[in-house]
Amino acid sequence: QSDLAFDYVIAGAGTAGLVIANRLSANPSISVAVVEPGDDVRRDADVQTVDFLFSSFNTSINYQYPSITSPALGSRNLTYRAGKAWGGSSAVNGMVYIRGDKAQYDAWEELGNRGWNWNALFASWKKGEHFIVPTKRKTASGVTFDEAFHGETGLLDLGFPLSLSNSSYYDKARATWGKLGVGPIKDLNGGTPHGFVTAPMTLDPQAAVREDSARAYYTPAESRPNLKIVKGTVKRITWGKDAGRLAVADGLEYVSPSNKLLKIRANKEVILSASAYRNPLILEGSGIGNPKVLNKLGIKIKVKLPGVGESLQDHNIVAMTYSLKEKFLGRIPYATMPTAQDVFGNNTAKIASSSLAKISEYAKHLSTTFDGAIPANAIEKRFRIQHDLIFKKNVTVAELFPTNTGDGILAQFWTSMPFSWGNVHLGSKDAIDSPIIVPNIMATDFDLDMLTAVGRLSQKAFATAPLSDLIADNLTPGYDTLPLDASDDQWARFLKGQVLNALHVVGSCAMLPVELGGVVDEKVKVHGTKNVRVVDASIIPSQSSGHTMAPVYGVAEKAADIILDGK
Ligand SMILES: Cc1cc2nc3c(=O)[nH]c(=O)nc-3n(C[C@H](O)[C@H](O)[C@H](O)COP(=O)(O)OP(=O)(O)OC[C@H]3O[C@@H](n4cnc5c(N)ncnc54)[C@H](O)[C@@H]3O)c2cc1C
Repeated sequence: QSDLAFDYVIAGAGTAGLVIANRLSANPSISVAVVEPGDDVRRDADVQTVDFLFSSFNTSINYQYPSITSPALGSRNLTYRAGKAWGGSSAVNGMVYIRGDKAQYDAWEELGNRGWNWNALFASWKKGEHFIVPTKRKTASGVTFDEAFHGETGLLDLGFPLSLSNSSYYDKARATWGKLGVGPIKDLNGGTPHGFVTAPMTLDPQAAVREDSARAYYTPAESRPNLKIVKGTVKRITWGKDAGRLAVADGLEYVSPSNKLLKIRANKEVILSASAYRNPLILEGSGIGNPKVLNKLGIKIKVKLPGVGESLQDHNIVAMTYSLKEKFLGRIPYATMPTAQDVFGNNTAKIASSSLAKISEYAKHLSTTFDGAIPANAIEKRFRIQHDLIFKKNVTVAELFPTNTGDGILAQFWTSMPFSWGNVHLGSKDAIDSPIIVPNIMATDFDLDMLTAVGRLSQKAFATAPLSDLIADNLTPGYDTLPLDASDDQWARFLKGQVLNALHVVGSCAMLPVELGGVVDEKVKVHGTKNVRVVDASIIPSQSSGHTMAPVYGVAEKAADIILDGK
């Protein structure tokens, strides 16, 4: 296999990688290879099922990366998970498809990425999507939608959960959220998700199976002679002769299943889609990154790019559980997305100004955490844009999403735009499978204030009629530990002991100018290179509300157009 050669070689057949592979190989004169360590799991029952979520946890198709501890969490460390399979994380995730707020995407352009805004991504989402209109039975269980927000002819099936609950949950939750000021909306994917609504999912309701990127984007392309998936783990980019000041990739080096180091040639471009955890490792292994990091690892510097691996951003998630007066069947995927005003109420202006006054301090602290890889003033600029989104543009700041466990309700809530960011780096020259992740979560008082306020809102909802009519008790943490009038200290203790990473990781190869800590430019090309692109969650420069799969699909569709455009 050592003389394999293709026009484009992609690292990772995950959510984004297979979108790119499909779109490029649609032109029969373009040859495409994808190097992927995972297997074809399209027929795997744990992948196909749409009823039992996360059935593939702790199996061989799930990476589990332990993190370094975060000071705010004491000695507790976190586990980051991702899919190791054709389809990547889209084959193992919760399938919920939520794009977020319009202003959050317009901020990408404000950060310096010409052409990356809500309108552009909206066109990409619609192009990619095949929306399946719900049945009458589903609309009777609370499903609403606006067809104008969806695509009809794309490859990715989007529908609604099969076994929606026929209990009174929907009506009661809707009435309670209305009382709490977060009224019902028709569809959360049109750029204004503020409200209470049923979330759509990536599934095929007719076949009753998960729709991951392998099923959506690889299946229709697999008979193409110009597309091949090669099994292996990419270790580094191999370099040809520089073009002036730009580094030129000529292929990828990968470890085969029999542990041989092999090379695959790229006549045109190399594209990294190996996830927000792994792309920084491949770049660093290839000599692209922060000189301080590369020198420590003993790797020769090819392109100096200090932002590689920095500004890893996730959502902060917590769950409480409730027992029910009467158990019921079926899923309750009813998302509530509040704004800062909804969660902070009369305190909103006070919190807005106290956090704004501390933005420079937050940025300085984070820059120190990053060992100066991104200057404080660059982080401050990014933080100010985020602060404006929260308090001036009134985007949604959290999501509350319940699950019917059969025995009761798992009431999850998470905050969307924390100011505590982490990083991910290569630990030693050959450790391509073991990212060193520093989550650094809950490092600002604002993040704790926000999570506390969202937690209080969640607790209040389950204690407010008519939703409370269904609830027997709060099982965890229990009203003894966290009463309805719990103090800030009680909440802080609870949250610091429970908060987890939501597995919505973005930003470690951010699409931004170099001065802001960027790794790729607006053509998704790695700064300082002629033909290395990155396309997946890692290039998303700032978090959106909801979840990250929909953003990744939008990014990948748009990036494919850019790559085909040849610029
Ligand atoms: C358990 C879980 C639940 C989630 N639930 C939801 C949800 O309900 N809704 C939602 O929107 N988002 C959810 N997410 C997040 C979402 O799935 C991800 O953000 C998104 O799928 C990431 O896509 P990606 O293309 O960046 O990476 P991935 O889809 O993870 O693809 C990366 C691919 O690269 C491969 N790879 C890794 N290392 C290498 C290497 N060295 N060489 C070559 N290939 C490599 C991997 O095997 C994988 O196939 C969830 C994530 C997880 C893990």
